Amino acid sequence: MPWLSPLRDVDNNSQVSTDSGMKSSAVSPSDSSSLNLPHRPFVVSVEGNIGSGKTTLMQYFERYDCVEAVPEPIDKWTNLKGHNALGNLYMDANRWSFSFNTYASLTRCQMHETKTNKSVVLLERSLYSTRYCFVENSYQSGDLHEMEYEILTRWFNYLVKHEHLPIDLIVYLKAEPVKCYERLRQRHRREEVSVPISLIEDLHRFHECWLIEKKYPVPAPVLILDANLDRASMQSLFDEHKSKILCGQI
Ligand SMILES: Nc1ncnc2c1ncn2[C@@H]1O[C@H](COP(=O)(O)OP(=O)(O)OP(=O)(O)O)[C@@H](O)[C@H]1O
Repeated sequence: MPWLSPLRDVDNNSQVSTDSGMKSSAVSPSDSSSLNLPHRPFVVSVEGNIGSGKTTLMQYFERYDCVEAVPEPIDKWTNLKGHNALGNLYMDANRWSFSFNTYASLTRCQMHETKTNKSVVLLERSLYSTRYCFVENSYQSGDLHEMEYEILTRWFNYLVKHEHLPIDLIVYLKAEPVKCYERLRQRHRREEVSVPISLIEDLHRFHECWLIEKKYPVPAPVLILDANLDRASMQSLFDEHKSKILCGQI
């Protein structure tokens, strides 16, 4: 059961932080047999700012047979019975943050519950970043009313408690906001033309608060990758860390 042995080979010099506020779901093989855990894939959540390179990382690892990559459900967000929830959010965050984040939380749970026979699942973000980065940012920037924030918080607490949403490793693509912004400008997606750099800076702060400063609970060990590098260097970095990211399976 190789996928039940996460992080055994992580040495002290690697950039994995395990100082989490929550119990990590990472277990060693002996733990797994004594706890009689069910077989399930090793679940990696790929976290980072808009334009930090999450899709690029997931595409890189999709070449391995053991990997199921679960991208963000942009199709669902842009076509909700004909409504563009994501487009609405970008157009008027104050009006649409609550609806968007309520729906995003549902679709995040569905991502976590993806059925697969692969032994490693890469999730593009998670229910946790929705709560600790996006909901938190919307509330603190005044786009969520206190009551809406409280409803989203209670939903989140309920889902974390009652749904099975395991994460074994978080890969944090840590990139400077200016770098993310440059990449966004270059790819020129229609929905993103109005994204200001201030939003990217704010989201960066929330990722840092959550994954570096641990001001909010972190559900798994964090592998921090410097995502400011050019494409070729990023690929070398992915290759260097592939054993950790894929739980020693290649
Ligand atoms: N290391 C890199 N150097 C230069 N450009 C990059 C690099 N990595 C990704 N890009 C480009 O930057 C853009 C954003 O990358 P990508 O889509 O992988 O990021 P993302 O984190 O998935 O973004 P989003 O969350 O907005 O989907 C893409 O156009 C991608 O081709």
